[in-house]
Amino acid sequence: MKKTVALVGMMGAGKTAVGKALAARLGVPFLDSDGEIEKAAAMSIAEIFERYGEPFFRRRETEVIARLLEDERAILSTGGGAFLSEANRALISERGVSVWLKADLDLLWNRVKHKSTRPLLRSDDPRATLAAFVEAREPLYAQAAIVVEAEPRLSVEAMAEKVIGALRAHGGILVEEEET
Ligand SMILES: Nc1ncnc2c1ncn2[C@@H]1O[C@H](COP(=O)(O)OP(=O)(O)OP(=O)(O)O)[C@@H](O)[C@H]1O
Ligand SMILES: O=C(O)C1=C[C@@H](O)[C@@H](O)[C@H](O)C1
Ligand SMILES: [Mg+2]
Repeated sequence: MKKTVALVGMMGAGKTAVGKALAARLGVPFLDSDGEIEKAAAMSIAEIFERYGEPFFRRRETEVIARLLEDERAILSTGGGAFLSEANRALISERGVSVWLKADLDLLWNRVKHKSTRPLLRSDDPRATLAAFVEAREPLYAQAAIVVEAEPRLSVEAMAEKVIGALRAHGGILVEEEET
């Protein structure tokens, strides 16, 4: 059984960066739901939120994830909020295997604090907003099939290696098994 591997977790966890490295290592396509939404709308995520609001973005996100999961096996880096929706979790678990890139608040903050590309962090106290997201979301991310801890000292390549190890331990999904 070969399945698409869906990376889930907070903004800044490294889903896009590690996903790209993982796809290159495994020789499978790299898909990114945020990137696909931006491409289809010809607009940045921040602009989509500003013009159409978050509910519109979330509907597009579910459509895009459903479509991307129809493709051949791949690495799918999801947006940080994607795994919060029960419908998205069901789709991902049915057609793929979910991997939570689990990172603590300090690590996440160090990665996102210099960027203004994440509309949900545009608040008076973005670190506190990020902390509230971590607290509220962790129980949902914890429903992923596999958990891989992001460590501050691990490079993107080393994280990709760690994910491959976790996939092997989980039963070889994507990594070793042949098509049946
Ligand atoms: N292991 C790592 N080592 C060093 N830098 C990293 C690592 N993982 C990610 N980064 C950097 O941290 C930043 C955030 O990573 P990335 O965009 O991959 O997060 P994400 O989980 O895709 O976030 P989002 O949910 O907002 O899409 C990027 O600048 C990326 O290059
Ligand atoms: O954590 C989130 O809810 C988000 C994360 C990003 O990947 C984007 O999908 C968007 O900025 C929302
Ligand atoms: Mg990303």
